[in-house]
Amino acid sequence: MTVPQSPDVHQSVSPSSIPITKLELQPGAAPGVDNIPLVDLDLLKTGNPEDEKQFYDALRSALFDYGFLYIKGAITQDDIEEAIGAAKTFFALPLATKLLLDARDDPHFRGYMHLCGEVTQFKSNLRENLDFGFDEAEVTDPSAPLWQRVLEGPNRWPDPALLPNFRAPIERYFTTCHTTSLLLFRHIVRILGCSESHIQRLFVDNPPFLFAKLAFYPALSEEEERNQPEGFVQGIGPHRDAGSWLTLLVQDEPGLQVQRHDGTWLDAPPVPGTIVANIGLPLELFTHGAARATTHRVDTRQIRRGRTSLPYFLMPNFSTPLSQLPLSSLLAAGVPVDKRFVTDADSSWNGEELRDLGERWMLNRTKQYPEVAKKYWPELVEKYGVK
Ligand SMILES: O=C(O)CCC(=O)C(=O)O
Ligand SMILES: [Fe+2]
Repeated sequence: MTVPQSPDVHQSVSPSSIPITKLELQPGAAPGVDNIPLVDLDLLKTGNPEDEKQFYDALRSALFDYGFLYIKGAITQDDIEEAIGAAKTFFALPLATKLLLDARDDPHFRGYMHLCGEVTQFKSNLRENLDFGFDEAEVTDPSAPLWQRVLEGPNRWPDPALLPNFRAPIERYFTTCHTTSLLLFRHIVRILGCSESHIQRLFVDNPPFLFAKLAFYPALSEEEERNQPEGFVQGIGPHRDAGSWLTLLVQDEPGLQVQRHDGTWLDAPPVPGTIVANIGLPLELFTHGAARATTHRVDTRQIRRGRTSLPYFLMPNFSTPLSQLPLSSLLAAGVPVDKRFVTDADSSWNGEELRDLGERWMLNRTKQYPEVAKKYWPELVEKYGVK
């Protein structure tokens, strides 16, 4: 475990004077699972100031204490099941059919990544992925920013003759996530005491960068389970989301775990009719460490039948110039900017990264899909020293 270097606001405080914060339910926060706050969008529709207060208390606690939340009022359980059901039909296809969309044949890190083809913290993840961005033309102009040439491109959709009820529900789900994440961000900006123009600049003036995926985590066989009676089996290893400001997902089985700030792990199982959301590193940096990019992982030992999750990552356009919010305005808004915590994820960000998030995302993708990077972007593999 390591205590990450925190942004410059912490430098005047000696590490020993900073307590490790425990996850505890804050007064006023609505109870979610095991105290992870539940943020209920319907509370904003009643016109009752008490309800509005409850909404903002829960969101504050989610931002500053947990880095995780459940969102209610954004999607129905029927729509969750429809999207997860569609994803399951893809993962149930024969391997040879899935490999028609092989991400290893796609220079832009899109398409199907086979089981264990993705790496987190130098170890393979026991999951399969189908990765998407906005459907875009490939950028071949050598004068375009490298991130654009590396990351933009067309999506890879399964043949509609094979899966006629796939693309529509998946696109509908991603649209719900996009709308919900922007809505949530609007409320976060209010809590941070900064103006609505931030939303405009971050997510409207330039089209946001989209990253989304369908993920499938197989269960262990009985024999594998006998060999792994305890410990952690890496569905996805401990990490903090590197590119996204907010990550939203729905899931159909337990397995997701959230690292408490004392280093222990808390389960974040599915709750019907809710989306799970978490804060990513750019938002943490943007807020001088106040909003927490909490470490999380998936433990395959909790999975019984095969777990599907549909993560959606909200990112601003990488050409938007960014810097941290003024510390004075955060302090004036009562934002707590003086915390440290324990993480099993490797993270050595210091705030400078906000200036070039495209670079960070290329680094992340190179580490996650080394097979793709080695084939198409050897210069990145060399630059980042990826094995
Ligand atoms: O599948 C999950 O629940 C977690 C996925 C995740 O953390 C990620 O893809 O960044
Ligand atoms: Fe994640």
